[in-house]
Amino acid sequence: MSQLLLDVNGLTMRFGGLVAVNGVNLKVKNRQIVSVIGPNGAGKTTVFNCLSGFYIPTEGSVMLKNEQIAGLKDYQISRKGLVRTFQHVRLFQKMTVIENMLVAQHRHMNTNLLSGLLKTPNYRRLEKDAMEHAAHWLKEVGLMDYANREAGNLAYGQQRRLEIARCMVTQPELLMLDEPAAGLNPNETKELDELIIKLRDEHEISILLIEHDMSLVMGISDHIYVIAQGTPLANGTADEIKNNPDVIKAYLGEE
Ligand SMILES: Nc1ncnc2c1ncn2[C@@H]1O[C@H](COP(=O)(O)OP(=O)(O)OP(=O)(O)O)[C@@H](O)[C@H]1O
Repeated sequence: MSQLLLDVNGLTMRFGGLVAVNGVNLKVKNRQIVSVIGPNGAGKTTVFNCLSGFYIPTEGSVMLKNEQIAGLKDYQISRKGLVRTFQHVRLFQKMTVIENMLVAQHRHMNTNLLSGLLKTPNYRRLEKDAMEHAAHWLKEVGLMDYANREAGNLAYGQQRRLEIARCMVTQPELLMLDEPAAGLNPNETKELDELIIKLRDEHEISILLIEHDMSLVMGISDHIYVIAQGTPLANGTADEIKNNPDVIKAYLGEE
């Protein structure tokens, strides 16, 4: 039976007098793809920033596997199994693909400077594991042949896939993707679509997605939440959302 992984209640974020997020509720179960959609400026990225520890929410509770994570630092939250990508690619552009993968794991490795300098057996074992994980995920996202290329020289769609691989190497249970299809061509979007489904079906993780590409959202989401002006507007399956008059009005009202 699917278990509740993330349970967000009454999430509110104020910036001075501006209420960017107002009482948002969200649930993500194990092995689910859940999307958050809404017109520009609806508060989607602010929700992500609150969940991932980038902001401390003004109000509300964020439970990850029954544990309160609101107010924790981003690295504490990622160690608990929730990791994210950002709206704009944030790779180390001058490092190689494999170096990007190794750096990502370093924060999760329980080592200290001395064990690194002395190359203790434990340190060597962790290094070997890190290399194996990196190679495994590069294969999974189709980038093994590019391992020694500079990340900045990859095509944009490949950079997006590398970002996902870099998250996966830290073994998350919940992966949050902020507009992963932005700037991708139709072929790259199709590859992304297949990768996200594979992560859920073969790797048994949950994905929380912000995305403006409606065909991607409608095609892959198990559940969709719509927010408008920071406030929850609707939630349901793709069919329920497509036919919801309030949602249609919120989107048409934008033009
Ligand atoms: N750090 C901040 N300080 C002040 N206001 C902010 C801050 N971050 C976001 N906002 C405001 O909060 C509101 C929601 O912004 P947010 O970026 O979360 O929307 P969004 O739904 O992600 O938009 P888009 O789809 O255009 O990326 C906007 O009015 C924005 O200007």
